[in-house]
Amino acid sequence: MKLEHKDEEGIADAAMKRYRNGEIWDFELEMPVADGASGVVLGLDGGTTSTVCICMPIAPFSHPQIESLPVLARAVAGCSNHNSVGETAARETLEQVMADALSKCGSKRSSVRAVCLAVSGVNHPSDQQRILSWLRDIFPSHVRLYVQNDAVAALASGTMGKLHGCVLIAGTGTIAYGFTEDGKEARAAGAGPVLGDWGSGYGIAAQALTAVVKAYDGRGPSTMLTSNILQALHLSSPEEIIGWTYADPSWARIAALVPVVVSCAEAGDEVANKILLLSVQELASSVKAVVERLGLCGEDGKDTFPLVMVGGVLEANRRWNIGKEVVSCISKHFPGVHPIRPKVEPAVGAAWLAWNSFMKEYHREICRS
Ligand SMILES: Nc1ncnc2c1ncn2[C@@H]1O[C@H](COP(=O)(O)OP(=O)(O)OP(=O)(O)O)[C@@H](O)[C@H]1O
Repeated sequence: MKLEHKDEEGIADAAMKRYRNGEIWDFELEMPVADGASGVVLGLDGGTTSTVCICMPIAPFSHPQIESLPVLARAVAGCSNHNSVGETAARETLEQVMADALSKCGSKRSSVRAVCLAVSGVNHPSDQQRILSWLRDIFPSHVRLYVQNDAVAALASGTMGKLHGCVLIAGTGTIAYGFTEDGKEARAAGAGPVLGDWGSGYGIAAQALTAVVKAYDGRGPSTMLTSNILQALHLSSPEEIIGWTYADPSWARIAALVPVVVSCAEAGDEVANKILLLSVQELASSVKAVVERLGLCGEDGKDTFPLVMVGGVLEANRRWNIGKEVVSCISKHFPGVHPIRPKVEPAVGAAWLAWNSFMKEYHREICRS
């Protein structure tokens, strides 16, 4: 399927209308825009491990396709998930990373026209409202502000800033998130390992560790996972796994064992193979739930829709390719699924979202005036 980008073309037309007397003109400030840096958007991808901020120009230059917008600056900071670090620390991190990105490209805060903040831990309109009010303290009222769950930036990174289709993220955690063209949204999974995200890296690795302990106790079949996980963790007995787990139960540390599970499955281990097959079913069922709730597949189930696939667990391997298996499972239900591996990072997706949303509103204003 060729993705339709009619919207982007429409936006591009609007952007071209911004030229007056051969100059790029800022109608809001009623002055010419001297260069790209004088009108910028910020896109932020705020995760549990790090926060990335991308600064892009508003000016469409001579190639107003969204993919050709240059990244003026990229800044990185630590965790900005308010559930993990608390509101004050999350807010400080966000302010700092935006200030760093602006200073790296010599832009001032006053040149910011729109900000899209896609941050993990935004699960409810009240989270969105709270973060919007922090941003409002930083930016004046003419700056457009958009706050989304971080999965939304990942979707936008595969659809050129357009919110349509479904994204499946499978890294340390997992979530499926989708939008219809008219703005309805739905999500599945993403509630964390306690609440059954078995398709995540953490879910896969936790099941593998459990299988090792069960095999040792005599509660489960013996498995190659035992020797391979012990070797990977530099431990000498399955009993030591208990201490290893309690020493630091952080999700990413556990999830890092997924490649060991994959290599055992590739070497023919049945226990590892079953764990990966279950993860494929879990990931596919998250996507299926979102697609069905939003009707992305149409009434006959055959409509084309983009499925953006993001995260280390969906990486290709020698033989066991979780991402490919998930797509093959989904395409049995929805033959119109169009898998996309984004070529840009989610923070760029967030910046594209900010740019798109800004241009849409701008276009509306130009049409009204
Ligand atoms: N080749 C591979 N095959 C399968 N899984 C892999 C591979 N390489 C890394 N992983 C797993 O991918 C996960 C990390 O992926 P990623 O870096 O996308 O996640 P993250 O950003 O830490 O987490 P999240 O997206 O939940 O914030 C880990 O579980 C890791 O074990």
